Amino acid sequence: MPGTARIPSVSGEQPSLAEGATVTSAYASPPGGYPPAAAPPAPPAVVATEVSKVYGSGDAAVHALRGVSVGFARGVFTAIMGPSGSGKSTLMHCLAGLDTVSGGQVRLGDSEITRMSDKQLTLLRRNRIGFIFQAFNLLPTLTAEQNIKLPLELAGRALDQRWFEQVVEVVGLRDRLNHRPSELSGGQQQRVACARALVARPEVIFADEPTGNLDSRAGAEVLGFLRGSVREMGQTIVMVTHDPVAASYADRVVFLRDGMVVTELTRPTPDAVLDTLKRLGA
Ligand SMILES: Nc1ncnc2c1ncn2[C@@H]1O[C@H](COP(=O)(O)OP(=O)(O)OP(=O)(O)O)[C@@H](O)[C@H]1O
Repeated sequence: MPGTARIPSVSGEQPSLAEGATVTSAYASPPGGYPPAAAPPAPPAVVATEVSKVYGSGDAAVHALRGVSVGFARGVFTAIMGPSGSGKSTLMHCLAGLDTVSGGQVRLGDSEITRMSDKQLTLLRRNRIGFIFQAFNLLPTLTAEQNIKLPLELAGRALDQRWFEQVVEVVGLRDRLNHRPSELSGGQQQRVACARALVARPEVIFADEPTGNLDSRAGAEVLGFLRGSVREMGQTIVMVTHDPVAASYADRVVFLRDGMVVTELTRPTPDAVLDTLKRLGA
C-alpha cells in the first residue's frame, strides 16, 4: 500500500537483492526484507505523494498521473520507464517544478515545491536542480567552459574552481574546454551538458532521454559518466528513458503505466528491464 510502508533504499547502500529483482510497488519490501541498516536512512532527495495531473477538462480531460507516490533516494541513480503516454515526462516535469500538479504533493528536501510561487520555482530550479535534456541545449556562441559555468554566473554564485577541475576531469573534457559546441561531437556536447548540471552541485539532476540523440558508443560514455557522478560524487539522478540498456546503468528503475507506478527493479539488467516492459505492454 503506497504511503504505509517505508521507501526502499533511501541511503546510498543498495538492498541485497538479486540482480534484476522485481518488487511489487515503489514502497514494497523485497522478499526476506532488507538487511539491518547501519545508520538511520537519509531522507530522500525528492518525494512525490499521491500526485495527480489532469490536462484539459470535461470529456477532453487526460489523466496523465493518477496518485503517484514515489521517493528518490540521495546518491542513487533512478530511471523512470514505461510505455509511451504512461506519464514519464509529466512526472519528471512535476518533480522538477516545471509543471504544476492537479493534486498531491512534491517535496525537494525540506521544501514543498507544490506550494511555491512561480518566482520561488524559478529560484529553486536555478539553485537546487540540474537538468540534462535530449537536445543538449548548449549556447552555440559560448565555449564548453563558458557553457559549463553559465548557470552559476546567472545565479550569481561563486565558482568552486577545484570542483570545476574535478568535474572537467571526470567528464574527460580537459582538452575541449575552448571548443564551441559545433566543434564537438554529440557525445562531447552531452558531456558538456552533464558537466554544466554537475558543477552547480544540485540536490538532484533530472535527465530527460539524455542519450536519445547519441549513437550507442557516445550514449555509453555519457551513461558511464552519469553513473560515475553518482558513485564518486554522491550525485542524485532521476532519468527518463525508453532504452533498457540506458536504464541498466541506474541503481533502480521505476515503471509507470497509465499514470501509475506499477512496479520497480533494483540493480536492473537490460533483460530484466525488457521483460518488465513487455509485461507492461510497451
Ligand atoms: N500538454 C498536454 N496537454 C494534454 N495532454 C497532455 C499534455 N502533455 C501530456 N499529455 C498527455 O498525458 C499523457 C502522459 O504524457 P507523457 O508525455 O507524460 O507520457 P510519456 O510516458 O512521457 O510518453 P512518451 O514516452 O511518449 O514520451 C499522454 O496521454 C499525453 O498525451
